[in-house]
Amino acid sequence: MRWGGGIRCLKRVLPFGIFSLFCLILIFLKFPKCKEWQPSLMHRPVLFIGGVPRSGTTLMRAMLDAHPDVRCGEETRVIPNILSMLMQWEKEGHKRLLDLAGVTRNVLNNAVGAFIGIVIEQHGDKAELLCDKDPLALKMMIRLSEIFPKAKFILMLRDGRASVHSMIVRKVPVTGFDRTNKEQMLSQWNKTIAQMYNSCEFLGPEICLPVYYEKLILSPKEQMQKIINFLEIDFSQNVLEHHKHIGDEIRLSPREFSTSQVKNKINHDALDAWVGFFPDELLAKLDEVAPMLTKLGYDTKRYKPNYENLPIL
Ligand SMILES: Nc1ncnc2c1ncn2[C@@H]1O[C@H](COP(=O)(O)OS(=O)(=O)O)[C@@H](OP(=O)(O)O)[C@H]1O
Repeated sequence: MRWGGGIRCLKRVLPFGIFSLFCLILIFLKFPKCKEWQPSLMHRPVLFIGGVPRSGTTLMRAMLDAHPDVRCGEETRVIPNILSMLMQWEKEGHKRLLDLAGVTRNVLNNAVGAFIGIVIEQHGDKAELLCDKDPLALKMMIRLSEIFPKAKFILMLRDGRASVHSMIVRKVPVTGFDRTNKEQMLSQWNKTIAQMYNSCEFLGPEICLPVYYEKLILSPKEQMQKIINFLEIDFSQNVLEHHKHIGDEIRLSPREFSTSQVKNKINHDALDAWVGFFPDELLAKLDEVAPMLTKLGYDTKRYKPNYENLPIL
């Protein structure tokens, strides 16, 4: 009796099922874009590159942009902006109001994640691995990792004396850095890199890879191999010849401060351009003003450091 009823029901439903399947096939044939449907970037691997500004992040992303399977592109600027807004929204006081209105952490993660995902996807070409290079976004690396559970991060490390020298002589405006005060700049470098480096350590080596700018310049092949292994993609010789792919795979914005330098082949010009730039009194108290230098293995005692001896992280 029960079987008979089941079969009768199946006979009624089956034509609708077949009809719906037929419609779906038609839709996929008529609209080929439906076949390219991909889950949101929040559920796919994505790469974030950052660091203290002037740490070689543009070079890093250009080398990866030269890889046929990777696309980073220009700085979006809106990604660090929306992340700072997120931090504002969640400040005490605001947070209680939002919770009461049902605008929970999860709702905000999904909304901000959708925004960031769309910006990354739609501001450039499609690629197997999409990436974003907005140096200061890595200050919010732990939250980004919560929003994008499959994300990986490359944190560029550079001698703070070189980054500060670069910001001052190239007149690069960066929020929080006062270009009229070298000591404040070094101290701000210290604060920013400490926050990023601690977050990177917290996420662990599978998720966040610190890369020394100096090592990238001195031994690009070895460093790129390490980065490629971390990203779990195939090696491509293109990454070592990024200058040959400018304007092609690598788009550069005329408004970015690094554009004129990144067009060139990898070179050693910027390694110790800062030597002689800081007053002796400031150099004498470096370990107090910027203790992260020593923590990261930079020699604060020598007039001109030897970057060949940086530690393996
Ligand atoms: N091809 C090549 N070879 C060697 N070094 C290079 C290359 N391209 C960029 N750079 C150096 O990277 C420094 C700029 O860092 P960023 O790109 O992180 O700056 S920014 O935050 O995006 O403005 C900047 O350092 P400074 O020269 O000290 O200013 C660049 O010289």
